[in-house]
Amino acid sequence: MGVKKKQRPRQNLAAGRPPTVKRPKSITRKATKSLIGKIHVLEKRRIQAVSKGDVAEEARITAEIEALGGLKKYQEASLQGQREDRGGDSSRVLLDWLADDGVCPSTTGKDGRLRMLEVGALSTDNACSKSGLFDIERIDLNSQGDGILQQDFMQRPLPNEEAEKFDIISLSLVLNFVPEPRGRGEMLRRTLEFLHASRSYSSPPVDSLFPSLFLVLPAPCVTNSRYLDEERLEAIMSSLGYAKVKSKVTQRLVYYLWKRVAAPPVGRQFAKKELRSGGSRNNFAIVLKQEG
Ligand SMILES: C[S@@+](CC[C@H](N)C(=O)[O-])C[C@H]1O[C@@H](n2cnc3c(N)ncnc32)[C@H](O)[C@@H]1O
Repeated sequence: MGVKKKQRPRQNLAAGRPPTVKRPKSITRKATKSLIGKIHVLEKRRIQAVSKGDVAEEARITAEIEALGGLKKYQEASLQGQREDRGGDSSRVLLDWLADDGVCPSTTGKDGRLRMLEVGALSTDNACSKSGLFDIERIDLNSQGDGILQQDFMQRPLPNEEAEKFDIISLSLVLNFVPEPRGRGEMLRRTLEFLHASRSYSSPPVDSLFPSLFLVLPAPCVTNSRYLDEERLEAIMSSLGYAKVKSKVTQRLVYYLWKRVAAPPVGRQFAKKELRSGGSRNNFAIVLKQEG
């Protein structure tokens, strides 16, 4: 009769790691979402306090935001969201669209690299940065390092000449950061100041997609808002002279590529108007007022 070996209790792999090897600190998906949500709500209340001239309330809310870690913590949470296991970097969707239509570094030919303005840039090594298709200027309210200029898009000096304009602007998860509906409309309108109006490109696939705006929003901003749906967003964009050339909806995000096609007709306005009712809907809205 063989001698039975005494079975050791099973241990998981982590238990076998040397004690000095620590997993990198990571915020859970739930905590990330909750932190981003809390900061959005507080930012909105802060802007309301500013518009009412309520200095004490503004200071109280600013302190509350700071206690949560402020913009820096918000950006860390957003970077976590860009991890492969959390849905990945949104600019990969843009690159997939371009590849599908035959736009790659070898096809841009005489047009050379396309100029991109990335607003709300958290890193210099996202898919767009590595693609070889773009010369990128990156800006953010709070720069995370070299290669990202600390600048508010709404205060960015206007281009003096055509050469300073861009072929594409990326607004990925930035518009939803703007706390007020009117501010969002102003941000969309302002993109026109920085994009080429009517550049023609030698490569047909490039010509059919550029100049353009890459816009990414949390899906519920469009799929479950009381004040915004796909049709309304298209109407707003079309009033600015944009046509939808690509779109994709996932459970988490909506992605769009809007090509600049025409000079905007003058004077179209979009107020905050209820389009869908229901207690479970959110209040995301975009308001477009007359210029000036
Ligand atoms: C949720 S992060 C998105 C980052 C990244 N684009 C992405 O898709 O994951 C939003 C970023 O937009 C920046 N941002 C918001 N409004 C801005 C503005 N007016 N000008 C420049 N950056 C802005 C914020 O500072 C923040 O870093």
